Amino acid sequence: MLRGAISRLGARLRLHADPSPASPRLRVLSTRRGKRSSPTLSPADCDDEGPLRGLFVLSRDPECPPRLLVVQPRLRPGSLLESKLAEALNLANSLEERRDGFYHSEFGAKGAPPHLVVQNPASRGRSHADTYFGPGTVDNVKCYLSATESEEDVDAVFVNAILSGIQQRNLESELAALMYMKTRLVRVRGPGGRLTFGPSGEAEVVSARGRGSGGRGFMSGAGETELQLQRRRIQERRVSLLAQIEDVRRTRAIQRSSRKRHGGSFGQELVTVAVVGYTNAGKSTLVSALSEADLYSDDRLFATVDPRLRSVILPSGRKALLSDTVGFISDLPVQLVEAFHATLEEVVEADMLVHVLDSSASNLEEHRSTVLQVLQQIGVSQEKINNMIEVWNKIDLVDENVKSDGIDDEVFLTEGEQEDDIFSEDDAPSEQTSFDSVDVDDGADSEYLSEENSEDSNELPSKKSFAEPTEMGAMKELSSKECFGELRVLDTNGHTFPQPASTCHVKTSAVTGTGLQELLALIERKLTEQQTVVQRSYGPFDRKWRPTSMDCEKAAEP
Ligand SMILES: Nc1nc2c(ncn2[C@@H]2O[C@H](COP(=O)(O)OP(=O)(O)OP(=O)(O)O)[C@@H](O)[C@H]2O)c(=O)[nH]1
Ligand SMILES: [Mg+2]
Repeated sequence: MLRGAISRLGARLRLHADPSPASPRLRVLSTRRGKRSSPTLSPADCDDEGPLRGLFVLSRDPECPPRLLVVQPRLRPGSLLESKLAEALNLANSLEERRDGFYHSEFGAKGAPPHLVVQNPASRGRSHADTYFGPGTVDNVKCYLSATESEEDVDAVFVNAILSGIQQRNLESELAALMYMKTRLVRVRGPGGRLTFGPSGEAEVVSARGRGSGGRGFMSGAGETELQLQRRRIQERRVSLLAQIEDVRRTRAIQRSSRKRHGGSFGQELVTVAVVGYTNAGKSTLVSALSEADLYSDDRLFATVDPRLRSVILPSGRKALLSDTVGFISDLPVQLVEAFHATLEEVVEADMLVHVLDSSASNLEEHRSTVLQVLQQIGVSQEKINNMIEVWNKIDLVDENVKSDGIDDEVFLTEGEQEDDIFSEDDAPSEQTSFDSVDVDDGADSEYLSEENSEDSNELPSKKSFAEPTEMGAMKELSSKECFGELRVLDTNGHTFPQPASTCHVKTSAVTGTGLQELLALIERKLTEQQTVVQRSYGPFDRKWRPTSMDCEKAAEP
């Protein structure tokens, strides 16, 4: 399910090649922005034997992970371009099926996938209604794809921008035409009316596999148009995935109710704290460090695909459950929210949320907004969001000199936003640059919190021995206004909502152990506060009356 998410995030363009040389197949698939129907599912995910599970981009070589060509529109400043490109490359590299809890290849050993940095038409409000990019850029991508050295490698094209359905469709056609010509995949009606593969004749694209291409209970292919075939496969895949989601939902509901039976929300023994955040922020590493568990963590995006619960001992000795969740990512298509619901019900049901941010990320503020937006989308109450603890993790990576100046006014250019001085000419040729050659803006990108210690830092007893927290790990409460100014988050329906009015911050390093005690103490304090509020809200008649010690003394008086 999540692989599907990955394969379409930002990328709205995918080419599928049949691994079987005997029946070469090339597919161009599209998704539509903002529709809640089924296009998350791809017909190419189905096979004669039934739908393939999980892997949405098929590799030409079934033994190897699929290879993507990343097309990254240029962004300003350079640091933003760098982080967006790094995210896209990481995402492309992360497309690999996890087997037996492990990935097939070492992530660190993988080289960067092929990529092109191209001009950004949106930056000047000149994105082309038909193909998003201008003709020069499309030609460049075509050139790259038809180059001999890239021919064998690329299974799909990943455009790291939001394309409309029409733009995607047109781009697909352009690139697909090229690939069809290269591999002669188009099935054509020859002079005798016979269907055959070939470069000449009256072209009629029919089932890529032809007769017997995997229908349930009937033969399909000839006679079934490409569109019908795609629709049927999408429908089959959708039904299968929805069944899987329902299974996950049922299992989690049973687990939750069993947890509640053994001690549940507020005031009882076991509370659940969901750890949420942008992908790769360090959630799993942090949960592992806090609970002394060994959760899978990796530099790849979406290392965690299933929420995991780990128990942790709070400073008072009280036990709580930490739920490590799937990471969020920007430009999450609306239709994926449905898929996220099952895995993120844990978040909606949790007693409290901890939001982990990668403090070394240059676009920290964008990550923050994305997470808040997704939380809203999956139905987390505003009250819970307001009460969320914000953790700035990876503090060990932060160069303080760079970060101390406050948040940069850099702008993340999305579709519709423009920055006039970015490009000189639209679609100048030869836009390919290497990732290494991208300018890195080392300027201050994010505001940093003051290092002042709070009164309750460092002194709380803990059952674990973490590395001594430094002053960097000090806890401080700041209003979001102080930290970020008046910010509002825009959801996909165009509604805005305010950022939490007051957010508590703690800086941590899950690797060195900095700030972990403070975080545990803060979790406990927040839980106690919440519990008090809940108890108060019962009112005088909801609580059992118990005699106070004064009452007892009075009663004992003769
Ligand atoms: N230097 C440093 N690296 C960290 C820290 N926390 C996590 N990392 C590294 O960041 C990478 C991502 O960590 P994960 O714990 O997998 O991140 P995640 O948020 O769970 O990611 P997803 O499951 O993909 O959403 C790993 O390589 C970690 O070793 C930290 O405090 N400091
Ligand atoms: Mg994780």
